[in-house]
Amino acid sequence: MAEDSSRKRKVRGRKIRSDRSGKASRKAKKELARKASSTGKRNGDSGDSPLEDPREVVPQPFVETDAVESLRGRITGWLEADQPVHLIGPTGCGKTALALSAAAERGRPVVWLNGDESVDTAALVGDHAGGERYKEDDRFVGGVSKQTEIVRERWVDNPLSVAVREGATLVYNEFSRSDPAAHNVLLSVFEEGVLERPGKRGEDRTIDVHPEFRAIVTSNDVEYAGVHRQQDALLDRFVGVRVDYYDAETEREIVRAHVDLPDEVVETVVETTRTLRDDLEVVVGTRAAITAARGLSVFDDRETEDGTTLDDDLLTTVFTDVLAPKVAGERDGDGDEDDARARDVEDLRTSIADAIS
Ligand SMILES: Nc1ncnc2c1ncn2[C@@H]1O[C@H](COP(=O)(O)OP(=O)(O)OP(=O)(O)O)[C@@H](O)[C@H]1O
Repeated sequence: MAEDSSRKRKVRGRKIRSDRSGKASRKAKKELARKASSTGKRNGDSGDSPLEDPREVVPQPFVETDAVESLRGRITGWLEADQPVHLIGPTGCGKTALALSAAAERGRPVVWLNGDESVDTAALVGDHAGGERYKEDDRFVGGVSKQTEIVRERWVDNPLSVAVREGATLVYNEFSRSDPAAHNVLLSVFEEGVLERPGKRGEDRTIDVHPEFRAIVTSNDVEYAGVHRQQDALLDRFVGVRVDYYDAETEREIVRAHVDLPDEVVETVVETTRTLRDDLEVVVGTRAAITAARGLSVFDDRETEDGTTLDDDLLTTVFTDVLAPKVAGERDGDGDEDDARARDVEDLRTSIADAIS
């Protein structure tokens, strides 16, 4: 009916956006199906996964409060302005979830990879995967045949090559954990729109960057400033979007979305998380809140009568378990490491108990 369609046109904002991204996703899916057979994959154990359907990468569950939408809007806005985006923030604040959600919004295929010490240029652009041997049968004179063995080098593209060629959105998580030298190839990608594949011979040694190629990289702010300081020339190419812990309401929504608990318990968990974040020296991210809530969804039922009233002791124990891995860290090798770690955890427990009371 005419009335319906005019009403539809007036719908603004999110609904329109999601309709459009649905269409774009379907297009991307078709593109994926077409390209699947020709794409060299490096799935293996690395967790890296070339060319994902954008609909598949949206984190589940994903909460969209004003704070989340506003940050995501900044990321997608910069991508639209053809700027690579660097998300910088503390551990467990939601950088990866945000990056994947922003990448999915574009409706283009997504390529993501995790940075670590082992990432080198070949892991980004590709490598020779040994030779392919085959025999050719030449029957050049009747009755006489000659067999020639041919060895053809096989090249396998890795995530960056796949992403620049297909115009995907690259999500490069923990980018600052990789050796900066591995990222030299990114400079010409952003500056000249060309990706060099060192090691590849022949004319197709370089790939022209697809106009729809975009990149989002994430860094933990401690590491960003630390050992793996990336080249300034490269960092200058990115805009940096600072991501901090969300507001209390968003954190409550996130915890609620992950764990089925009564509202009062969710509120206590988030309040405790935020108090500990201010009081303790260890990083207490949103992930810690979710893990604590998961623990309470089991222990709270067991240990309290009505299942909703949390006692401080249980809360202290659960948060101590959640945060203990962060304090049981490195020691100077004085031979008494187990005792020292036990003391660290005991000190943590005392600090948590003090903060909660
Ligand atoms: N908007 C959201 N909706 C639902 N869950 C979320 C949202 N944002 C973050 N989370 C959850 O919070 C936790 C931490 O998020 P995420 O892994 O994205 O953080 P991070 O900053 O990338 O962490 P790290 O620095 O350790 O890589 C995850 O369990 C994630 O699912």
